[in-house]
Amino acid sequence: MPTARRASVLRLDPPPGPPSAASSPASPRAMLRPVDALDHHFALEVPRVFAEAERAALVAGVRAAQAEWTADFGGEQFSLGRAFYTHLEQGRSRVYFADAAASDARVERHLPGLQRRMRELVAALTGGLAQPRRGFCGPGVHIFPAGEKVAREGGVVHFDTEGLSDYHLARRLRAITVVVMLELPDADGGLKLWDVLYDGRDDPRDEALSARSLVAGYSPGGALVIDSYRLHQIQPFPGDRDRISATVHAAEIDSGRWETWF
Ligand SMILES: O=C(O)CCC(=O)C(=O)O
Ligand SMILES: [Fe+2]
Repeated sequence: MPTARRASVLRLDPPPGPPSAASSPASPRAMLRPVDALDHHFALEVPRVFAEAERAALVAGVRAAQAEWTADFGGEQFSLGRAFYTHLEQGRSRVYFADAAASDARVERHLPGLQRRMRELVAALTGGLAQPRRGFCGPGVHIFPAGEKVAREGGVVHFDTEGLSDYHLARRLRAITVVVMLELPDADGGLKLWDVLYDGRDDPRDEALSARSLVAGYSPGGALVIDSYRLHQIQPFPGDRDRISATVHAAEIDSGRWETWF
């Protein structure tokens, strides 16, 4: 389903701050939400979510936690904290839910404050409340190793609809994915975005791939925000450096109330 949106990435600079007292009640929150720019752009870019020293410390924390990474798809990719979609696709959803509290504890132990910062970013982008989704794992980290399958071939072309309830999906209620790049590969590794939104089928139609598209680039410590219903794919990347990113999914459950998970 093509959309009338511009094939562009909107850069939010300065980055959105916490919802301020000025945003209510005189001015309707709905008019101030950066997230609504996703109706007109393929993605939002938020520079400098983490300052360089914070970014470097987070990467060091991810590396130090290597013994506690979760391997997915036979070691094609890893995570710190569990991701819902990888467990669903591998028939391991029970492990995901059974380990949710421990997953959050692992992320917090190695990357103190990361989950909070990711939720604060969702709050700033939405002007709303960003709460943990009960029973799910909170924000976590993806590690795509240099030279592995995603590096060589790119990721799977997909929508981020797997974690959304049927209720949410049927109404196309707002849902976003926020990815903060902690460690950029030597080159490339951006996110390809198509002018294609979820049309009720998990797998894109063949013709979707010929729709117009763009590759959004990441900056170290910066984020891309996409509509979870938009078709996207991690691009291949060369070199010896792993691609390490922090991810949170968020769904607007009630007006101004968002649930977050990984
Ligand atoms: O790392 C990225 O750029 C996007 C990752 C992604 O598509 C996902 O986590 O669903
Ligand atoms: Fe995705």
